[in-house]
Amino acid sequence: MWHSDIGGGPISAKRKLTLVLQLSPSGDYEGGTLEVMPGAQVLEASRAQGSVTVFPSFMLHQVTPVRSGVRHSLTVWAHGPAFR
Ligand SMILES: O=C(O)CCC(=O)C(=O)O
Ligand SMILES: [Fe+2]
Repeated sequence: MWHSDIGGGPISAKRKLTLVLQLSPSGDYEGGTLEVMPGAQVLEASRAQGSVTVFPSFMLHQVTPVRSGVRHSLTVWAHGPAFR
């Protein structure tokens, strides 16, 4: 589901950068691709195990449904003053 990582709470509102680390080998699962929408186009993030995708936390993104297998990822949020 498309979403932004900026939340309404006092901590989640301060999210500035989102970092997603692909923990699983891409062959372990079908579907489960991270997609980011920086503008009119949709970009597919690398599925390679160990790759890191970084984008502004306000940017819309989603993970397509995992159709089979198991996908693990690690999300890290860096906080800071909002972009302006
Ligand atoms: O697992 C991913 O690739 C992204 C997860 C995500 O969007 C999030 O944790 O907010
Ligand atoms: Fe997210």
